Amino acid sequence: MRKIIVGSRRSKLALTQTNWVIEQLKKLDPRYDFEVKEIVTKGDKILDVTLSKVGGKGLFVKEIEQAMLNKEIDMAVHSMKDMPAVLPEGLTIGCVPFREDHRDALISRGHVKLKDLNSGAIIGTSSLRRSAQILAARPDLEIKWIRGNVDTRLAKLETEEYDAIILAAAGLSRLGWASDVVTEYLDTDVCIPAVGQGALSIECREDDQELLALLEKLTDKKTERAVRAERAFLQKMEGGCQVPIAGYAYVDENDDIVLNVLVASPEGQEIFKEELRGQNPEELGVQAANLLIEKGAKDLIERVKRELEGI
Ligand SMILES: NCc1[nH]cc(CCC(=O)O)c1CC(=O)O
Repeated sequence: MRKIIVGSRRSKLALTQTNWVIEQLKKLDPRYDFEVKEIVTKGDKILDVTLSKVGGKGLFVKEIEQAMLNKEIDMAVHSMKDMPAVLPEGLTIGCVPFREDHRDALISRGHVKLKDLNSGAIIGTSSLRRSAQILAARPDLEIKWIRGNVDTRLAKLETEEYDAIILAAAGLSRLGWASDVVTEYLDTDVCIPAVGQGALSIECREDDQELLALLEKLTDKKTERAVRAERAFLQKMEGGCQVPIAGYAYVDENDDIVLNVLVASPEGQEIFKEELRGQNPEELGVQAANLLIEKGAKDLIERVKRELEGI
């Protein structure tokens, strides 16, 4: 019987996700044994700056990927939205399970909804994507950066001067906290989620055929197609974390992929937004990016980059 070593970040959410995947895999094929190996990533250590300033999403997965390439671990469960658009040589996404809630959620003091928050209310988020879209809907609100794991952020809403915070509904659901804390789920007309939000990505070595065959059984085909379209869009846009970028796709009843994408200026005054449908995920993602680029999104990205570099 093979023992599969699963690398995981140490956060409550990461361990919950990892253990959930292990339980599902055990049910699908009881022949395997699993061991969780905790890994502290750079993203977990740097808690005092905006992620986009220190190198972005790769920070949560790099050390884990290195351990996989070194064969210290065999697989890892990531939040799909923490995965860079391009994977290192030798690794692959072996499985995309059924997606949890894709939406962002508002958690406010006194359960006040977005439209009812007082002018000047302070919203905690460290995501440019969330802040741009919230400011587009409510330019009279204030954004204050907040960092830390889901549990840390919820605690800060109690102890610091935030009136509300925004978190991914999926993380809260997985932790079993959503029904207790969520004030309002934000639909895509208000806030398009991050590419991959709510989905998991199980990464493994490309040549591990045995593990790939096991992971295949936990794959949700519709989620996988949707996420492939979102990630093709992300890769083509190449905006990195510096510019607010959002993308969410689902497969409809006709088996078409419906992809919603957005690129915005950091303060939310300029918004490029499109909805496209198609059959081929990669083509649809690239088509969505090209459409936004045509409409002027690339100029916006270049301008934001220059401003950040101080040119
Ligand atoms: N940025 C951190 C992060 N990465 C994944 C999730 C959980 C939700 C998901 O799986 O998309 C979160 C927390 C959050 O954004 O609230």
